[in-house]
Amino acid sequence: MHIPFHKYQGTGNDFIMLDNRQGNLPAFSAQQISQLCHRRFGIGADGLIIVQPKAGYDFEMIYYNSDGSQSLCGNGSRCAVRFAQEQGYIQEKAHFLAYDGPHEAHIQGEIVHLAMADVAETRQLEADTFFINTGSPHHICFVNALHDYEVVSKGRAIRYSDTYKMAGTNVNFVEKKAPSSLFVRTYERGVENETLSCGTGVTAASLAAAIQGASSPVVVETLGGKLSVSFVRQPNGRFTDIWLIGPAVKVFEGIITQ
Ligand SMILES: N[C@H](CCC[C@H](N)C(=O)O)C(=O)O
Repeated sequence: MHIPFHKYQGTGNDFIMLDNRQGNLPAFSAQQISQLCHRRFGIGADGLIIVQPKAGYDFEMIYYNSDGSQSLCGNGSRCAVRFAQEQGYIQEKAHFLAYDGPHEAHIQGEIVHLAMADVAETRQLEADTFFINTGSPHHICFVNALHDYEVVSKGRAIRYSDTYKMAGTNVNFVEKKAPSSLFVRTYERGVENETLSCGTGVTAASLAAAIQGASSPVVVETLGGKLSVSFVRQPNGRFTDIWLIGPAVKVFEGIITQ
């Protein structure tokens, strides 16, 4: 095997990027994806992304979590837009297809603005607990003292609870720093660990904060860096014009040889 790859990170959520313009990439098994994403025996990443041509779009991105499962990845989408620009698929604007459908995006330097799909349904499970799907499913808990919180053990317990164990969910723990400023840590389905940031999770947390009174844009601190989420909350409660905004950076290039 001799496959060129690029490594990108978006606020510390990191991805192996492959360009399938020639249509000659092999179909990777879950085991191969897991191996490539392994932090010791592989390249090391939270996920793997294939960018390829798609009629009617600038490109299509196929996202795999490190366990080989698929979903929408907000940070991965932002990185795919930067990668597509570098590969010559786009200039500053993108119209691409992802797991949950079409997305628009535009690039300003290292910052990528990603349009997320509207969110029509939000579920408040308890006073400080929500479930919101922003292209991938998110359970959101508002907590205090998040820096010392047992994110992995508590996140794993929720993700494998009877409520979610079939399809799974991502679990976001959120601390309010100010009315429209959050600190978010995320246990990610499909990585089955805490990641340094989760784009769809940060988006879901910001919408949950909006239900509790936050206004757009919400600034979100993650362990891997800062993101912001802007949105319009319609009178009927639907969230539209949702944008996930933050850096996406190439870290290195390499060749997969096994
Ligand atoms: N683990 C998520 C997909 C990646 C989400 C995250 N990396 C993001 O930036 O949105 C899931 O299986 O639903």
